[in-house]
Amino acid sequence: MGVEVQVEGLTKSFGASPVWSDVTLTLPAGEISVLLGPSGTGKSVFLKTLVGLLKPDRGAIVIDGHDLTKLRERELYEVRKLFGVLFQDGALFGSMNIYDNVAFPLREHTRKPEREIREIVAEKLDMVGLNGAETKLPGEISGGMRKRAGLARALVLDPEIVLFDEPDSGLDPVRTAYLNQLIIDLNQQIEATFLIVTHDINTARTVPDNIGLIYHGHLAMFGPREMLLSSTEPVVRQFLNAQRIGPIGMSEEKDADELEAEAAAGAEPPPLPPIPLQLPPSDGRARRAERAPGQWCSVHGVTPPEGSFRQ
Ligand SMILES: Nc1ncnc2c1ncn2[C@@H]1O[C@H](COP(=O)(O)OP(=O)(O)OP(=O)(O)O)[C@@H](O)[C@H]1O
Repeated sequence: MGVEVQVEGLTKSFGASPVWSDVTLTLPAGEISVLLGPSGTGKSVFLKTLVGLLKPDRGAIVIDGHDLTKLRERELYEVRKLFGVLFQDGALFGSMNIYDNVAFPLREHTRKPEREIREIVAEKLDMVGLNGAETKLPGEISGGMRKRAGLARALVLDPEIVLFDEPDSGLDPVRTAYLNQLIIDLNQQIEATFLIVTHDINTARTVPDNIGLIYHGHLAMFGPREMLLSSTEPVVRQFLNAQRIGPIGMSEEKDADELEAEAAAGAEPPPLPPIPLQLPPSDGRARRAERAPGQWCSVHGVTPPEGSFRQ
């Protein structure tokens, strides 16, 4: 069914270098959420903290009433099985063929006989459209196929939560479109809670139910897709519309002088673009968490940009 993940006041630093602090958000059960943020703001660190690979300084990660940050290593080992993770490069073992890569978590974490493992691996490879690639080595298939293989491996333990670290990195726009459709169809099929870290604005605008933005060491905003896509909050607006005008600079936050110069030059951010429709599942059914287009805006008295929610 997917589980709700409640993150409360989560704070992480490496030595004296803070990454982010006081991150509070709830990933709704079974929904797709996207996490955005400039490079180096700690999105990967956030995913690793969620699965318990990194320990936060403070805060809680609550799933089914259990705070993951308080668990001992043994208990954490069990809880990790709730998660499937698609790492940035697929994180496949280069010397193992695709079949053995996908079977790996089953052999590590379960005592299932090979016959059953074979069935599960075949089912997951089928789900990601990789039937027939079992005997290939990761180096012999394309980047898109490696991502799919990584995804099949993330799914073999039937996770309740699937984390995707930049699934679209290194993929061309067509492969990205296919992968986005696959993510939506899988969410429909396995009903897990999905969190996707991405830099792809088109993905962020059309795939998720919720969007979050990490900026300058904190969570700038997290909420329903329409809330962020209609937001005029400068950082959110700048990032979600991929603009130069706004508080985010080339390598870090712009300083007061730069912002003043921008204002003096009369640099106004362009109007918000129309909010697109969400990408539908390919089986023609409504998305599980589907709300009528424009519902959030109308409930909250927000006028969406002209031309929003058209095909
Ligand atoms: N194990 C670690 N030890 C020390 N510092 C680390 C460690 N892992 C990450 N960092 C630092 O934490 C910061 C955030 O890194 P992270 O990879 O999470 O950023 P990101 O938002 O995912 O970036 P990108 O969008 O470029 O992938 C960086 O400054 C990085 O150098």
